Formats: sequence, C-alpha cells, structure tokens
Amino acid sequence: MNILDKIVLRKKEEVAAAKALVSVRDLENAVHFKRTPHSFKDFLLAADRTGIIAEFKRRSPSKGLINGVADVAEVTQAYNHAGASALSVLTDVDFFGGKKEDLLAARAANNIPVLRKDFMIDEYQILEAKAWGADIILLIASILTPQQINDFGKFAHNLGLNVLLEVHNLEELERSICPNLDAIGVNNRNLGDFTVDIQTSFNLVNQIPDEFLKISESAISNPQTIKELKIAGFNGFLIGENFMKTDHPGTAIKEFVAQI
Ligand SMILES: O=C(O)c1ccccc1NCC(=O)[C@H](O)[C@H](O)COP(=O)(O)O
Repeated sequence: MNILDKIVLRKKEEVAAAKALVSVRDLENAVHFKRTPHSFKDFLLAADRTGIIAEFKRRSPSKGLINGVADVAEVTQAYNHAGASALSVLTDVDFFGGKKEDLLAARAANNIPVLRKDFMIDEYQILEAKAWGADIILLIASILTPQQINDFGKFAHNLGLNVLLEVHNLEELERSICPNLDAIGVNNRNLGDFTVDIQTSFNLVNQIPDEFLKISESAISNPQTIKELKIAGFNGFLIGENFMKTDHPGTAIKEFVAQI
C-alpha cells in the first residue's frame, strides 16, 4: 500500500470520528461559516502580492520533521507581511502534524486567503473548511473520481469557497477538469514515490486552459525558478519546506521575495 492509500484510509476513519463528534448543524453555526471568503484570484493577481502561497508545514511523509517549534500565527503573519498572496495550512494530524487549531490561528491573524491543505474525500470536510475560516479547498485528482471532483467543486462554490485542483500528469488533468474549479495546481512531487521534478510544471502549463489560475506546487527553493515559472505562465507558487525548514521561516520568505 503506498502512502496516499494509507493517508486516505486513515482520513476515512478521521472523518467518521469527526462526524460523530460535531454535527453539520454545529459546523453551520460556527462564526466563520457566515463570513464571505476572499477571492483567491484577486489576491493571486494583485500587483502588490508575489503569487506565493506560503505553507505552514510541520512535518511530511517525505521529509519527516521539518519544524517542530514554529508558531502558526507568528509565521503566517510574517508570510503575509512578506507579500504572500495566500497561506496554506495543513490540517492533517497523523501525517503532517497539522490541526484545525492551526487553521483557526492563521485565520485569526491574517486577512488574506487561507487554503485548508488536507486530503478531501467527503463533503463534510468542505463544511469544516468553511467553519474554520478557510477560503480555498484542495481537491487532489489522484485520490478522487471525476464525479467527486465535480460534485465537491460545486459544493464548495455554493459555500463561496475557492477550489484548487491538484494534478501531477496530463492524464489526471484531462480526466479531472470541470467548470467547478478556480485554479489548477501542478504538483512537482510524485506522491507515490516522493521524487520531485520542477519540469513537471513546465511540461503541463500549456495544457491548462487559460480560464483557470495556474499554480506550481512543491520543491520550489530557488527565486530564479519563480521567474521561469512566471514566464511559462504560472500565476501562483506553493512553497512549504523551503521556508519551514529554517529557524525563521518569516525571515526566509522575506529574503526569498527580495530576489524574485
Ligand atoms: O510533502 C510530502 O511529503 C507529501 C507527501 C504525500 C502527500 C502530500 C505531500 N505534500 C503535500 C504538498 O503538496 C506540499 O506540502 C506542498 O506542495 C509544498 O511542497 P514543498 O514546498 O515541497 O514543501
């Protein structure tokens, strides 16, 4: 069984446990449920923003522990002040060391879009995302059917949430594309074997229809790469480990942004 299969299996148990604990009505009554989410597009294309989607990531299956001490409010505020267009906050507990409270803290400390970074397999998680103050949800093509992507995208849009579809190859892109999406992210990391290759983004960018925002995800560590990805047509750049592996992620992003 590969890591994605393990994550999805565990996620099913996690979602079942959450449903038993918190009702849909409780989620709908949460304070954030009534807020109007930020437009991902507005912030990604804003002239005074960088296009960087800066991720708060404590650990990962590929790297193990990345940062065990960072404070989510402090780091995400620093990301925001450095010009991040959006924040990505992992809420997966078992594999990434994230939690709901991280998303709530990032939301409370910032007024820019926040992506709930998790493995969405059930509409209930989209309601959670809205209740916890997220603006964007992630749909990963390799773990969902085209029907699920369409239905989850529609469900999220009906809640005013933005939808980022993640693909890793042309086959995933072609089978998953549907109108209920805002952005398409090309993951440079193969989630089956963890190999990374930025060329994956360059190979796929022209296959993504221009009506969608184009995001390059993972393994970005060089400011020069951002310049090349922009020229190729990307609007956004999801970066986690490169900042989080340092003692001061807020300083790391500032120095990175000065070079793009
Ligand atoms: O990062 C992993 O090891 C990983 C393993 C299995 C599924 C997903 C995984 N990562 C999720 C991501 O998409 C990244 O956190 C994100 O793109 C940022 O990547 P990076 O800049 O390389 O930290």
